[in-house]
Amino acid sequence: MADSPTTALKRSEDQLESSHNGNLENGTPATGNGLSTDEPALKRVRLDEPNRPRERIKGVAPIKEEYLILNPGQSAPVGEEPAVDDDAAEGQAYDPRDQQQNSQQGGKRKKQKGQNKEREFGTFSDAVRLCNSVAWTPEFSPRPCKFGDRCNALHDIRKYLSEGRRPDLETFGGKCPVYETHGTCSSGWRCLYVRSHMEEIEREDGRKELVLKGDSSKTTDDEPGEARLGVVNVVPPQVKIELSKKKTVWEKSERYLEWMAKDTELARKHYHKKKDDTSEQNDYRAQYVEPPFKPSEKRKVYFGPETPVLAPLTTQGNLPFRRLCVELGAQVTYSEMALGLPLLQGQKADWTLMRAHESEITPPRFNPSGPVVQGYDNSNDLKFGVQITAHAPWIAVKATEALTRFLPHLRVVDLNCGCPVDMIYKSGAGSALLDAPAKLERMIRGMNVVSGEVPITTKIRMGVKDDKLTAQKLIERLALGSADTREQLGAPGCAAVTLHGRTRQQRYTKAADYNYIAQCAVAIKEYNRQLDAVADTIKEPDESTLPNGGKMYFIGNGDLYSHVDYYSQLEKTGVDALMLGRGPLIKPWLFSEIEQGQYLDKSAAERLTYVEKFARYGMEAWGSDELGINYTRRFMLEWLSFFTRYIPIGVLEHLPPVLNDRPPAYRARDDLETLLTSKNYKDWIKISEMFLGPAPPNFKFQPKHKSNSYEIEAEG
Ligand SMILES: Cc1cc2nc3c(=O)[nH]c(=O)nc-3n(C[C@H](O)[C@H](O)[C@H](O)COP(=O)(O)O)c2cc1C
Repeated sequence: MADSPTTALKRSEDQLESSHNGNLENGTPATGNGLSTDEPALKRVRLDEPNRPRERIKGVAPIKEEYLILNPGQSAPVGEEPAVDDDAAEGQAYDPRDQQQNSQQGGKRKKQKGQNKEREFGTFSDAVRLCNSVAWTPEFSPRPCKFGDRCNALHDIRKYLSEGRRPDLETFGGKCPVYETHGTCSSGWRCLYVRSHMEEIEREDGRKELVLKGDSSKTTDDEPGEARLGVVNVVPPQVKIELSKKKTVWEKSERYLEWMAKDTELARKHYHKKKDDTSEQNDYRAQYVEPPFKPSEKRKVYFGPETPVLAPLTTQGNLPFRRLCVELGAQVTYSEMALGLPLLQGQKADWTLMRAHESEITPPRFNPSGPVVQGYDNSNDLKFGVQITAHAPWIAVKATEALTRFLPHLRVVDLNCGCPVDMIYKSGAGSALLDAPAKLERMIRGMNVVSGEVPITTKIRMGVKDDKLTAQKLIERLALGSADTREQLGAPGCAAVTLHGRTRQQRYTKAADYNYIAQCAVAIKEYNRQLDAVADTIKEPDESTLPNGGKMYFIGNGDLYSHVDYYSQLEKTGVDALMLGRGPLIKPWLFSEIEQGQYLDKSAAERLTYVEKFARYGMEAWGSDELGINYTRRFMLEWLSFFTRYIPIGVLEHLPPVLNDRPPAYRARDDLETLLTSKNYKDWIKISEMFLGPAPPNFKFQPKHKSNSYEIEAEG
């Protein structure tokens, strides 16, 4: 069993103490390095050698001696960082985008239930609101204002620029990063770099008109502020309005759900029938009715050693971060988890989570070393999938129909069966599905029926409780279906399963269990063999229930933090591919290390270029106006809470680095690197200001990790 960091540290202190005691027993005083000065000179020299590695202590990052900060009289490093609480980070955040929308809509919208109301981020908007009718137009050609005389927003662009907002920012040399890249800026007059893409033109009548530079044909007229360049899966407002008014027609779901309710009842009766009751009345097979329609044939997917997968990461796995990871080598990406119900209610924030960057809809790397499922077409494949969770089959099924109907670019729809967060678990969704295999099977079957050509996948944990590991049994069910109904219904149609090697109970306290993952990989090979046999022997193999022609892919997940971890776990476990979560959050170039098969000792300056990219990508995705820039800042700070956990490999005495190790107090190789190790959120704000300019006075930030919040006052 792995020690908790606190135990490990305690143990390391005990060890050091006993070495002191040893010295004292010999009647010799301890020196700063814990060695006796009375040792023979030769031995002392050898032990004093700067490069002589000290023993590695579990849970403690092995910082080279020259970087350790020792207090006067202190002979050994002491762990200073509190253990990080990754659990807190995994919870669904209270999304400030909602908060912003609420405040912009005069607080009319009700707050979503279950939001974490403890974290607040302040509201960030211009001092005076500019009316949408003039926000993207030349000064003399406004569009008609819907509100006419009743409109209380500003229509005077000059006044807005001088009094309605902060002056232009000076970062990026005062040049709008969005305009510089795309030749147009979708934030229009509200852009905080607008002076770099506006001009004053003298008209024939001598009047001077302010106009925006750029190719306005690249932004749409309907929703110029919504359309972002390079962003796909943007759902038109009309779709969300119809969903919210319950006007959407569920072409497939309703017919299927009706059938499913009857079939479930039938299967239930059959399950509860008396052992010796063989009457036809209670025989599932005799009474079975075919579903109204079968799933369409699915696009084949592929997962391999050359396709490292970026995990779905609530709050952290936003579009700018995923874009950065794709640039650095991630081959498969997932949206943040969305709840099924808000999607069905047309909630804007949840549909926004489904957007992807155009780099995510390019094919993943494909360099297979073994046989590949027949019909896989890499040129037709893409990197981006979405993840949802739901507590009832009807929600999962309808949400899948909605997603696959309204989003043109989806690799898969993944069902989250691992989310440990109380609110989700208690509702019967997330990891609660691990203990509800029959419900889970119904969900997967239904999702598969309505998803068109988009394959369905799942992500699970080893079980809910430590003493009851259920994943292997569940995987059998996902591959083959319940033994009772398998013959009639065929396989549920799950194209891939990802297993995070921990239970819900464990959360992040223990190391991921790769032995268990390996055990499941062996079992999956057997299930795949059985599926193959089904495909071979059945009169007409039913392609629609056998995604990938009968192969269910298996992806392992947990604690991977270097190419060494990656390749050794691939080999040890026999999984098809591996997924990485916190590793890329701490060092996004982990994907490059995997690709190149070597450690990359990134300098602080290089690391800062990734933060700069995040700033650029954030502005492109969310806008370069006050709102967009401060969304970007908020999500940058969330990311910095992980990014600053990185311990440069150059200061480590032993490799590979271990994700869960925490360092004793140390100073990094230069001031910038030391700043990038700060756990103080005020330093993170300073880092954000290097790219996003000064944070507005009412900007607040509260990290999700309690351990990272020292020095935090109640509200920013
Ligand atoms: C901040 C954070 C957010 C997460 N959000 C999700 C999520 O939305 N969906 C999901 O299936 N898992 C989520 N997870 C779990 C990860 O996908 C992954 O399974 C877990 O972190 C273990 O992998 P790792 O050790 O590489 O981090 C989250 C984890 C973290 C740390």
